[in-house]
Amino acid sequence: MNLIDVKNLHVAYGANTVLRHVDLHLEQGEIVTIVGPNGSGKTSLLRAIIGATKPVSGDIHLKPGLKIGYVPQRLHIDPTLPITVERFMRLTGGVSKAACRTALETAGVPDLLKRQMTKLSGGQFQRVMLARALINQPDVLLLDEATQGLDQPGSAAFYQQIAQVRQETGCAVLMISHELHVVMSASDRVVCLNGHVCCEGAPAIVASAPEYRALFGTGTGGALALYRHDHDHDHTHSHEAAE
Ligand SMILES: Nc1ncnc2c1ncn2[C@@H]1O[C@H](COP(=O)(O)OP(=O)(O)OP(=O)(O)O)[C@@H](O)[C@H]1O
Repeated sequence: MNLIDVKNLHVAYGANTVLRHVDLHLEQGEIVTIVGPNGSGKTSLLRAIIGATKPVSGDIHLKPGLKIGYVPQRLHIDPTLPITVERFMRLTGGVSKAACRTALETAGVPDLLKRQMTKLSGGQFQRVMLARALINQPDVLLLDEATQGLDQPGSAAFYQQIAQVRQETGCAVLMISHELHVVMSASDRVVCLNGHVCCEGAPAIVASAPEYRALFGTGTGGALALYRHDHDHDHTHSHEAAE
């Protein structure tokens, strides 16, 4: 049984239909990346899955009892508001200090508990957001452009952490990214969205699909266009060095 099954989803804001005929599924333990141009409905799709946006029609079926951890696109914390990582992680209540520590360890930042949120680097901040999403030991992590604002080595390191989290916890991951060339090594499957699903499959298949190329080009210098170039040859080490 799939963890998430979306069938024939339509989402609209007033007269503006942003998603039509969208099918999507997520299996146990897989990492699926959604790519698509700005405004193509990626966030709307995730929000429909978590129940924050009501679809016009279609079915969204979640495996009974499914626990979802959500890492939103961006969270602004008032720089004048002093709050430690521990307090931030325990804001929702019912969270033990031990659970915070474990989640921070899994997110790769075991030593941040007493630090001020506003003094964290971008990469540390996103790992704390990841830790917060991991606290309830979710079956699925949903990440909405979680590396926005990070530089490329920072993004690559974050996605490596995601792959490690999947390995350690067995959770599935559904994420939005503009950086397919960075996430490709961590993605089992890619879904290219532009109001509808243009194409999907293994990263290499999507990258060579005419629909994908029509959206992102093959050599125009756009971040996604790099993807083709980078993976015509072998990178056994990190992606960040050459990019
Ligand atoms: N709450 C809302 N009310 C009205 N229109 C909205 C709302 N949220 C999103 N939209 C519109 O729906 C379309 C899809 O937006 P969405 O945020 O889902 O796209 P996206 O692919 O995630 O974009 P981006 O890559 O820029 O984050 C856009 O045209 C956007 O302006």
